Amino acid sequence: MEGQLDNVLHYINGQFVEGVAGKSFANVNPATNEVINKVAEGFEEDVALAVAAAREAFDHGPWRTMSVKERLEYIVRIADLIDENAEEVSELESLDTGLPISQTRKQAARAAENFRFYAQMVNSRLVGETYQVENSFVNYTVHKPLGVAGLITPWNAPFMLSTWKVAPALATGNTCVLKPAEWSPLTANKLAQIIDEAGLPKGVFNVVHGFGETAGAALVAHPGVQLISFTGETKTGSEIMKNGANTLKRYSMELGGKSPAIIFPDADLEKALDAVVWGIFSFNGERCTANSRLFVHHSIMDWFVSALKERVDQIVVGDPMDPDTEVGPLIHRKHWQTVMNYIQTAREEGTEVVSGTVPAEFEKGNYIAPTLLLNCTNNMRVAQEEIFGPVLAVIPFESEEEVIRMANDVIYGLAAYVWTSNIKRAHRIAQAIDSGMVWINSQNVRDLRTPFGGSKYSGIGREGGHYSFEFYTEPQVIHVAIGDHPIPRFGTKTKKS
Ligand SMILES: NC(=O)c1ccc[n+]([C@@H]2O[C@H](COP(=O)([O-])OP(=O)(O)OC[C@H]3O[C@@H](n4cnc5c(N)ncnc54)[C@H](O)[C@@H]3O)[C@@H](O)[C@H]2O)c1
Ligand SMILES: O=C/C=C/C=C(\O)C(=O)O
Repeated sequence: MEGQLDNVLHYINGQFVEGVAGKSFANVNPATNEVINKVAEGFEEDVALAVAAAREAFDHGPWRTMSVKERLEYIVRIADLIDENAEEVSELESLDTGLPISQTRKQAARAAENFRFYAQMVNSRLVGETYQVENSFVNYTVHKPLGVAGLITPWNAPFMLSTWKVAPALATGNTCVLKPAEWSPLTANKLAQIIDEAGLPKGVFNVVHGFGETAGAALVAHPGVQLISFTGETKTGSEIMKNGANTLKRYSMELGGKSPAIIFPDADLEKALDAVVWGIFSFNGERCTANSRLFVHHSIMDWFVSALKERVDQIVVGDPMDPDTEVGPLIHRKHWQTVMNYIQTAREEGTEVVSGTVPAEFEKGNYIAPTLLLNCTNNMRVAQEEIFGPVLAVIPFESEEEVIRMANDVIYGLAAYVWTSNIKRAHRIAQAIDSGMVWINSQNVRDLRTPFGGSKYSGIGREGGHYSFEFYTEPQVIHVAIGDHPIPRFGTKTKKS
């Protein structure tokens, strides 16, 4: 990580630069709450410079006009460089976010794959349509990049999630300005270094660090930005849509979740247990698609709860840099406090709180032991609101009808997980649940060709596969007259006097 812990600068027009105001903010290690380094703090002026650079690169640079082959070679070079730097990326991510290194290693590999995937997709799937209209016309469509993409990303899996946006935005010929989350700037800085090394034309990719209310809001309000791809909290998404209304932006919104896992007695219970434990406690519980509500059929509740208690007790909580660690510290003291408050709320709401342990040596960090909230009801706050920590609300159910009703009785609709060996029931329930994604007899396993995203308050639009192309490109239809079609003749009549 040599050199990576120097102060972090913006990356604008191919240069690493201080902010115009010369201000910076402290970046803190969640495992110790010690300062790692300082980060340039961006404001409207910095965003204006980054957007101007991206605009110039889009309007006059070679990015849009070079051959697709050449552009995609740059994209693949980024993927190769991520792979070459994968260990450093993972270490930076774990240091910055508290995510266990065994998990950030997988995310770094996925990030490289995202660039490769979109390079392939542009070649094979960014296709137009052609319509023959009688013998008079051929109509065809082309997909053009929109211009400057504003990309605003969260801290919970920052590197991988930012590449879900950067890769398709660039591969389709847009230029972009990335505003990473203020609590996790290190890997966005590393991505800028990688893209710099890949030799992309200056201004094609820019990063402005800073806070949401200032740097993020300036990007949203900027008239030179055509689209905002946002991943983060639902209330931030709504604020962004309000603030961007005057400059009529296109939005992709990947927002919060409170996803149910539903376990029937006929399921492979050992597998379901593995999936549920992983689904809530991986990423330290800070996963948008976490199964944070667990619905267990009453007939297997005793077995399931005692198995969960055993697991929670054995989960290895510790140093994110240790490959054996399964749960690390939460991102920030403020977020730690929010999650702690929810655990207190759970007690006040009458649930039984059962927690694992955090070794005493880690008390300076933002650690929270894996926690079960037993005997919840679906109407409790802890079952309705996104906690975004290692906290699982366990709710009993009696019938299929009841569990579908409860699963849907929430503002979110991101993911759901159904566990049963009854194939008809599995599909029936999957289709009855209002969510963007459902997994049957599986944890969250992704294939990038499929649409990722949520319904209800979990989002608008989808990322992944050709869905990303629909967002990052503008279809243009070109009507070509090929025959001798009639044209109405105006102005050829004799006027009545
Ligand atoms: N659906 C998904 O794909 C998905 C994926 C990951 C995370 N999430 C959600 O993200 C949340 C956690 O991330 P977070 O706490 O970083 O979210 P957040 O909404 O606090 O911040 C996300 C980003 O938005 C910026 N921001 C904040 N206010 C802004 C404003 N007014 N204008 C412009 N930008 C602004 C922040 O600086 C940050 O870069 C959770 O709710 C989680 O469910 C969703
Ligand atoms: O927090 C959001 C993370 C979304 C992605 C996944 O859960 C995944 O694809 O593994």
